[in-house]
Amino acid sequence: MASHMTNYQFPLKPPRKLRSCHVQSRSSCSFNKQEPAQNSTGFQFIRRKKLLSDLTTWGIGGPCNYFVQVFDPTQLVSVVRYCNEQSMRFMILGKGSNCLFDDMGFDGCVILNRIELLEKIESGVYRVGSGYPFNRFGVMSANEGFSGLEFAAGVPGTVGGAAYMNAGANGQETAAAIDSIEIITNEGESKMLKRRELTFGYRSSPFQEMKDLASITAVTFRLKFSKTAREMQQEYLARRWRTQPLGQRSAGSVFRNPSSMGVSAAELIEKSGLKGLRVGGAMVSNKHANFFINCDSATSQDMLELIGLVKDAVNQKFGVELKEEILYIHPS
Ligand SMILES: NC(=O)C1=CN([C@@H]2O[C@H](COP(=O)(O)OP(=O)(O)OC[C@H]3O[C@@H](n4cnc5c(N)ncnc54)[C@H](OP(=O)(O)O)[C@@H]3O)[C@@H](O)[C@H]2O)C=CC1
Ligand SMILES: C=C(O[C@H]1[C@H](O)[C@@H](CO)O[C@H](OP(=O)(O)OP(=O)(O)OC[C@H]2O[C@@H](n3ccc(=O)[nH]c3=O)[C@H](O)[C@@H]2O)[C@@H]1NC(C)=O)C(=O)O
Repeated sequence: MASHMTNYQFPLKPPRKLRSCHVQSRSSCSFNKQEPAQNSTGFQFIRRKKLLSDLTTWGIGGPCNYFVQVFDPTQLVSVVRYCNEQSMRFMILGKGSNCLFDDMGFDGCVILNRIELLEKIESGVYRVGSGYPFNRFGVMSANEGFSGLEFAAGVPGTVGGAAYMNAGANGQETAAAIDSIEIITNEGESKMLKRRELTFGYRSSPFQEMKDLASITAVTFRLKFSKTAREMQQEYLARRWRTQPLGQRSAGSVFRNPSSMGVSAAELIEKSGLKGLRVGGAMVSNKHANFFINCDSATSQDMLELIGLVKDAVNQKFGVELKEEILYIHPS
């Protein structure tokens, strides 16, 4: 088992400016103990006290060096500029429902996105802050009789996270409901991008590759009227409760479904006999094999090791290399 810990290479690209592709050994990771220079932003930066385990659905992760919350795009611009001036790495965190932090924490500034504006532009057209809970917006829009985001009920992320990942379920996906997206760049410039300028795919968006992206700040959705939106949503939600371990600490699907195979990652994991497989406090759910549960104070190494074991076992049995949907956030 220990060999997995040292050899396991996380294949996903690092988040902007801050990850490397390999899991680094704990001993080689050292945090800069310098305080930032006099903070010109007027923001309260919390130093080394905020535990990332409190900010993620998995409940895993050590402290971040700096932590700050932003409530509107102007604040976000100020914080991003400040981090750049201080040469401090930063990342934008939504609801932490799709990421795995390390027990070492994060050597940089975690910016918690609390941009929760909600504007009704016209019938079925809403401009929504990227920190707005995706679940809440999906339920509200279906209750108002609009179709497009019924699947969002029960999804624990933010609107920004959903656009970034092109979240989807039940044959729907976020991109199909988007009209335009507002972003800010690393230089603090605001831009508005129209949907037609953007190419999305299964769990992929152009933002994942955008080098100068600091953050998505707002998404404008254009939804279609439908008499059955609410009913559909109830059905989707009931199905979610039936098939997914929603009451437990997970990050949703750990792996993407293999493309063009007509078979899901969950099915391959179940057929490899891995349901219930446990490493420390991390376990493959008995209810849904592509959900890994923090069932007993799992460490990041428990979870990484479990991911590695499952990948190896599925590869050996089916010759399929599963690809992670979740993002591992490298500590330094
Ligand atoms: N279908 C389902 O049942 C489930 C779906 N999900 C989906 O996972 C996603 C997670 O959302 P959330 O919990 O908020 O995300 P997280 O807080 O987990 O953030 C994950 C990554 O997304 C990127 N990100 C998040 N918000 C923004 C933003 N405003 N601008 C730019 N990048 C951003 C960042 O990537 P980087 O570090 O590279 O900047 C971040 O590291 C959603 O799409 C959610 O719908 C999650 C669980 C279950
Ligand atoms: C949870 C997420 O999204 C989910 C989304 O909620 C659901 C519902 O539409 O469809 C995808 O899961 P999924 O492909 O596993 O969908 P499911 O319908 O649950 O299962 C697909 C197939 O796998 C089988 N299955 C499922 C679970 C299991 O333990 N064993 C198994 O064999 C099912 O019987 C079914 O035949 C999304 N995941 C991905 C990676 O595409 C997420 O992205 O985090």
